[in-house]
Amino acid sequence: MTMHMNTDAIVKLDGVVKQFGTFTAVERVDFEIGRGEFLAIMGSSGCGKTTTLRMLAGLDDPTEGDIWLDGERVNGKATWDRDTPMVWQSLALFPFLTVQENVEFSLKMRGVGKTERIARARNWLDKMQILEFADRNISQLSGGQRQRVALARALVTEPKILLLDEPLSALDAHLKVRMQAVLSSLQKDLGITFVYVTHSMSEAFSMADRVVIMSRGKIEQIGSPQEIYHAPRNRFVAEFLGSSNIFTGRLVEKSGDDWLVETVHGRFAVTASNAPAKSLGDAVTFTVSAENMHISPGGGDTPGIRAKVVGEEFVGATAIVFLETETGEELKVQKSHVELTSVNLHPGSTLNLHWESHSCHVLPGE
Ligand SMILES: Nc1ncnc2c1ncn2[C@@H]1O[C@H](COP(=O)(O)OP(=O)(O)OP(=O)(O)O)[C@@H](O)[C@H]1O
Repeated sequence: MTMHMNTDAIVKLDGVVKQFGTFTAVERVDFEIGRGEFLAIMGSSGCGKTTTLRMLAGLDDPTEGDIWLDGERVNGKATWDRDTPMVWQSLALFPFLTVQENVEFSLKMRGVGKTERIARARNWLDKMQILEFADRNISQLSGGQRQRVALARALVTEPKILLLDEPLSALDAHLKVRMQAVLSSLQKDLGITFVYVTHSMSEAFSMADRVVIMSRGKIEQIGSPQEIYHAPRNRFVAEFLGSSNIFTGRLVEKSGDDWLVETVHGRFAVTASNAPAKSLGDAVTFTVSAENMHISPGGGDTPGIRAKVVGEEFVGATAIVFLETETGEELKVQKSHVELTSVNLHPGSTLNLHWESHSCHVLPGE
């Protein structure tokens, strides 16, 4: 695990474990979140994202380990005594209160007087551009407007940390992108630390300063979106991102960073920059991203791996072509439509795939 030490951490999880009965939902997690950082937590379903967030919110208590918020150990501290409001996918707005009353609610609970409450609530409704709906009932709002009310309600107490659990997943695609922009600029303008759980890679990678990838209660990798995208640590992360081809083999020749790796598909040159130390005979797993694969029509003596086209998926200006090798592995190639029309591409046709040795990334955690 890459441990990012932040001198100005606002959140620190130190050996945090969460068990439900005999089931371990979170296994000894250690990480820090910097003040003002936007941290996204991603991972497969059931990997412990929400549990981690709930422990930060004080809705669940860790079985082991310590949670520190702004220099204070908060284990056992009730959720209402913490400065960590949470925004949910379901929003949990009060349907019987108006927009303004919803936003005023947490101030009222904290004993803030009426005049100040109204002023602060209206200020946040204005910031979220929903002041005109202040007197409406929640049921009279659109999904995006409700989302803004939920944000205003969470932010009105001016917390240092905002916890968000899939806040945009109920919105349609168009609104999602708009709300992403709202959240991003809000977070940067206010300098509030965001901890954001999501299933969506595009949300995490477009908004977060750093992303945590979890699987089965463990952290697989923490890093900036660029680091994770370009240098996944292990097979889990590479597969989770889904944009690379993964090859395994043995190191058969080595001269500095220039490695030769023997796989079932043949021997490949791998430029192993930033790779861990390996000796001849060691197992090596490397990735080549789908967009760095080159294709040429199959047949003849063209170098590379021969594979058969099994499917194609349009992704905007590009397409991902799925292929199967003679040994049954699935490979993928992402190319512009123009490039794809230059080869004879149809289901069942055979292509040759090759790549540059410097396009290879050796997975250090394998
Ligand atoms: N109160 C509970 N009692 C027992 N098991 C629980 C409880 N809460 C969560 N779990 C289990 O802990 C694991 C982690 O759950 P969690 O909600 O944190 O996952 P998640 O990563 O947020 O998943 P999803 O993406 O599906 O929301 C799951 O296997 C879940 O079934």
